[in-house]
Amino acid sequence: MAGIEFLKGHGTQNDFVLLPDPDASLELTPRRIAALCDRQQGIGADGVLRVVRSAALGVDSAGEWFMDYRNADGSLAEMCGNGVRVFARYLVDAGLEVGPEFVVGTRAGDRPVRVHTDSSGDLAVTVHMGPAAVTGTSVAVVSGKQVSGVAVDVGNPHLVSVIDDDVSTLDLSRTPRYDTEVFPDGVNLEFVNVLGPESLRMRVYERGVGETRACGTGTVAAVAAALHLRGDDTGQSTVEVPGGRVSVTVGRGTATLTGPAVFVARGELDAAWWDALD
Ligand SMILES: N[C@@H](CCC[C@H](N)C(=O)O)C(=O)O
Repeated sequence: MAGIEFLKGHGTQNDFVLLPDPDASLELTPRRIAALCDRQQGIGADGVLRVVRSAALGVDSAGEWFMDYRNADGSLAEMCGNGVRVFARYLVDAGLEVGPEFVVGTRAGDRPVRVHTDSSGDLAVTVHMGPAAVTGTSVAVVSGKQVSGVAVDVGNPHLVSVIDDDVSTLDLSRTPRYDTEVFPDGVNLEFVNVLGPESLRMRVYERGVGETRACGTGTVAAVAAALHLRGDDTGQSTVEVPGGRVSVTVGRGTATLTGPAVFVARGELDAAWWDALD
C-alpha cells in the first residue's frame, strides 16, 4: 500500500493524529490506533480523527464530513470537543469546507462549528456542543480520598467533582475509582476548582486515554456541573486546563465551546509499518 497521509494537531494540547480518508478505505483496527497513538513506538497522540465523508459510512448527517474519533487505546467515543475544533480547521485549510460556518457529523450527532479569529487575532473555533445534561450524582476516589461528583452527559459520559483541594496536587497517574454500575461504559473524570464566578480550573482523566492536558467535552461538563451546584442552569465560564484555556457557554438545551486548533506536522505513514499491524 502507498504511504498514508497524516497530520498531527492539538486543541489546548489535547493532541490528535488526523487521517484524511474521504472514502473510508483505511482499515482502522484498535491495534493500529493504539500503535499510532503510542508516544514511543508511534507518532503519539491522545486520539485519532479520521476525516471521512458521512456518505461513505452511511451516516445520516447534515454535514458532508464525519469526525470518526477513536481514543488512544483504540476504543470508540461518541464525541471529542477539542478534536472537533482541530477537525474543523483541517476542513477549511484543506478547502473541503468554505466556512466560516458548517456542520460536522459525529457519533453524538451533528455539531455546527464556526471558524473565526479571537480577540487577540488568533484562529479559534466555536462548536455548538448540543445539550450538557446533568443526569445525577456519583462518587470518585482520587489520591485516596472519596469525592462526590455530578454526572453530565455531553454526548459522552462525564463525572465532575468540584473540590476544595488544589487540583494540581492530585495523583492522576492511575485511574481514579468510580462506580461501574453507574457508568458501565466507563466515564471521563474531571476534577475542578472554582476560581471565581466565571472561572474554573480543571484536570481530567479521560476514558480510553488517561490524564490528558485538556478535554473539550469535559470543560463543558465542568461548567454545567459548577452552574448546577450553585442552582443555575445557564451561564458562562473560562476553564483553565494544563494545556491552555477555553471558553464555555451553557444555555438552555445547548452549550458552546470556543478554543484554539493548531497543526504542527504532516507527513506519510510508513506503509510497511502500517501493513504489519492488523
Ligand atoms: N478529549 C476529548 C474527549 C475524547 C473522548 C473521551 N475520552 C471518551 O471516551 O468519551 C474532548 O476534547 O472532548
